[in-house]
Amino acid sequence: MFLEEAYERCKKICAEYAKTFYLGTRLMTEERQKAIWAIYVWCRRTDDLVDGPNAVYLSSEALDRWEERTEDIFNGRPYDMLDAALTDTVYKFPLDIKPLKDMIEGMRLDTWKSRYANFEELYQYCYCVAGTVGLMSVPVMGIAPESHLSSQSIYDAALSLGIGNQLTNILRDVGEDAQRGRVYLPQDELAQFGLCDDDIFSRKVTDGWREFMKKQIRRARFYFNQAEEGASQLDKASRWPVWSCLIIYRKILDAIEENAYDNLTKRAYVGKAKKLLTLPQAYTRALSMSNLAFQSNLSCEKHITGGQ
Ligand SMILES: CC(C)=CCC/C(C)=C/CC/C(C)=C/CC/C(C)=C/[C@@H]1[C@@H](COP(=O)(O)OP(=O)(O)O)[C@]1(C)CC/C=C(\C)CC/C=C(\C)CCC=C(C)C
Ligand SMILES: [Mn+2]
Repeated sequence: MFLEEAYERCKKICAEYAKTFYLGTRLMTEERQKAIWAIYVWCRRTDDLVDGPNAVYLSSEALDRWEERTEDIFNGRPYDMLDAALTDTVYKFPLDIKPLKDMIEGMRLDTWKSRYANFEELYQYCYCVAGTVGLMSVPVMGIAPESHLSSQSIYDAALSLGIGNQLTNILRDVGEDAQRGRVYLPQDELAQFGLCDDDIFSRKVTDGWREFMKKQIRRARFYFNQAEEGASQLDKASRWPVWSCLIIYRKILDAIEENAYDNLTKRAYVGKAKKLLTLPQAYTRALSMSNLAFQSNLSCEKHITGGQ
């Protein structure tokens, strides 16, 4: 009863704060969706420590305490009801604590770092706050028994989806982040296009900015492409939400292009109708591995029978 109530609360939080993710989880088995809600809630609370309404009071001790609490969750000693849901999830699924600790490290980074010298530094940040979400999700979502890829390459694909998502968030939010004095863009690449922080603060969309943005969008798309094959190797029931997530995030990049690369004064937006339209598209993609497996069985049979 207690656990049911705990998961119910996680469900409500996920449904309220992340409608698209929530919708996606509804397609999974009951055990899996509960686990993803518990992970979502832990991620949301971690991010809220540095981004939420009380973030101004955040001390480094508070993050240390959160890390200890996370260790306690993994040691079967939850602190509150929401933690208890994650303790149960950790008991049921082979979740590793490393990505959770790395996410906390990313939040620590965010408390003092507001500039990124190059893409290597930015990648590290994206890994911590978003790549880790991919790594946490795979043990719950499961790998299809008929998958022909190594589990390493599926984890790599999950990591890529997280990186692509975060790069996209960053490109969508450049204007908002600048208002908070933050520039999550590689400084060396800005300079290559003759740009600097002041060009962002002055919010002028110049040809240089547009060219710079084309490069950044190309890179985010590269990570989405990397994620594709792995997404189709997940357990059948988990593929649909992952494909929806991939397609919707890609559409945010399309929306930035449609805004003529003005992400300084406009927020790229994917409307409800467009999001709903992705569902059948994602469903078709989610079926694709079965087709591939079917095709490879056919070609295998052809080989055996000499194509007769
Ligand atoms: C093989 C393969 C492709 C597997 C799929 C693996 C998978 C499910 C990957 C999903 C990756 C994903 C959803 C990443 C989320 C990235 C994200 C939104 C990170 C946000 C970080 C901080 O950014 P910022 O502060 O700039 O953003 P806000 O303005 O505050 O929004 C985060 C906020 C970190 C915290 C992350 C979350 C709260 C989201 C966690 C989501 C899940 C656990 C659900 C994943 C499930 C589905 C169905 C995709
Ligand atoms: Mn945040």
